[in-house]
Amino acid sequence: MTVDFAALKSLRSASADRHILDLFAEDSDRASRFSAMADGLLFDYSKTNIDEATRTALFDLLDVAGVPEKREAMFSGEKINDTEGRAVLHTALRNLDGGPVMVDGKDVIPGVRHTLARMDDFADRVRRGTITSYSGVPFENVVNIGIGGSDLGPVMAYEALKPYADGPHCHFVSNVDGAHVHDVLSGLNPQTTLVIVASKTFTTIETMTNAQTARDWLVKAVGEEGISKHFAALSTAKDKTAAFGIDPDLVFGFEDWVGGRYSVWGPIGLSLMLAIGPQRFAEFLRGGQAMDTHFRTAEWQDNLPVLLALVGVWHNQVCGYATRAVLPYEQRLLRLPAYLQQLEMESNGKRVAMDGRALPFDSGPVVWGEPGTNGQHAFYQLIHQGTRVIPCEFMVGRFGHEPGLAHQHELLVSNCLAQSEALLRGRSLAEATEIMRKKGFEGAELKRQAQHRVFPGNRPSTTLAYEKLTPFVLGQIVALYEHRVFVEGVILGINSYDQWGVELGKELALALQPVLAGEADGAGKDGSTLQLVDYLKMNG
Ligand SMILES: O=P(O)(O)OC[C@H]1O[C@](O)(CO)[C@@H](O)[C@@H]1O
Repeated sequence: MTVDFAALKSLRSASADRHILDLFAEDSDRASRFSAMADGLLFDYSKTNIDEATRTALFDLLDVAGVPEKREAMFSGEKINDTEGRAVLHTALRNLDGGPVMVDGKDVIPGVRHTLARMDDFADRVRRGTITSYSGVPFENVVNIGIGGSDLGPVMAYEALKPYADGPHCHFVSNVDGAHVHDVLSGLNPQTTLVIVASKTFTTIETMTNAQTARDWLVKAVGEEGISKHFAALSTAKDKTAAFGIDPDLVFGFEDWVGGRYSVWGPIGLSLMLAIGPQRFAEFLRGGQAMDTHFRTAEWQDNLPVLLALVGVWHNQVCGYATRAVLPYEQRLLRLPAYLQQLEMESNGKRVAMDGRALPFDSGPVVWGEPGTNGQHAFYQLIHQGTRVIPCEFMVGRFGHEPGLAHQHELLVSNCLAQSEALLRGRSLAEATEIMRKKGFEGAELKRQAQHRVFPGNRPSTTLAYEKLTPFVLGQIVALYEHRVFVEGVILGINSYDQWGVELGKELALALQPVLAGEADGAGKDGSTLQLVDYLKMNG
């Protein structure tokens, strides 16, 4: 059933002028009543303008949209991706000790565990040096070639878990820009490099082009006969990996019920597993699995994915804030915003509902961000004093991994907390005037200078706090966001699991390549595209 935001919009209008600080003044227990905890992860959404009545109205959406039924439909393998006729079962990849999950009458779990065991064995042997390069030496470097979900998940997680990485060094090539593959390969010794071609479909032009470049690079060093030792593939398309010449023993397959942006939990996570080892990779899976259990069993008011989703819907569809910033105060989460951009925007950037009718409200928000404190010295100016409201999602850990630098960690945490406090509290004109008066300003110049130093405040933010960024905690965070996307998608009534919006550009690029090469004319192209072709073509 289509949800209706009318009740929420009236609540919004009635409270539009209210300051979030008033909510704290009215309720001394607000912080804990508007927070929830899941296996050590604390989500605090008290610094938003959501009150009891709003929260109740938001909870009502869940039943109207059928979240409980659809959640069970997803976990039990129903084909909820109905524009592609597929189940959505990334949760099966981290189902380490649950029961069977049936797709088309077949339990998929034995296959998942078999592939995981093969990955474990392969990673273990590469790490111990018993699987070697063609010349018989251990692999020191791994290059993952993939794009989108076949890149962002592993690279994000590899960066996040660097303190746990004691295996070969991992490198990631994604862009079809030759600069990327060139710059990565030119720093490496082909004799000790394992190349992983990560592509669900094994047809993505960027990945296949980069894979061919890497192949040529390896052939020069190890010869055609050495190639099979230096390549592995992660894909659903075994016929295509075979056609590329990859040894079937080094192909790790998965099924079409794992979407690209949800695939880091399985074979696509192989580079991460090689880096941190199978045991820590299992901890990552356990974190995801713990979040699955929490999502399926926790009451709405305690349910982190549900709460994140409802805060998101409140800010985006009800308040009309078009973007949200993800601001991890954790340098190693530097790729998390990019990862979440794909996860959230490819999933919920849809213009029509399941039934094909135009959405009567906005689709998912624009997601962006950077780690703190770097962002503070770049775009936070706009967040604090710009005319648009940007809900901020802070993330911060209690401990870093550098015990000798605890003082730096304290500074990091205080910056994170200071930012959400500043957004909430702001600085009034009276306070700004007083500050400037003390600096010696007076009269009209005092007024003018003070205005520039006003912070409106009353700007919403949430904070996700965790003990330490371990593999388990990263698993929890990633699964938390996956389920948040699911709940938002169900409320909006869209299919979060297809991505037709990326197709048109791909088709046009294929058609433009011969035009750029001078092998086809640009009949039917618009004037701007033709002018740019004319300027950019290399052979003319
Ligand atoms: O793993 P593949 O099949 O190469 O696809 C890569 C990416 O391309 C997309 O299909 C979008 O173009 C993503 O959904 C996916 O993660």
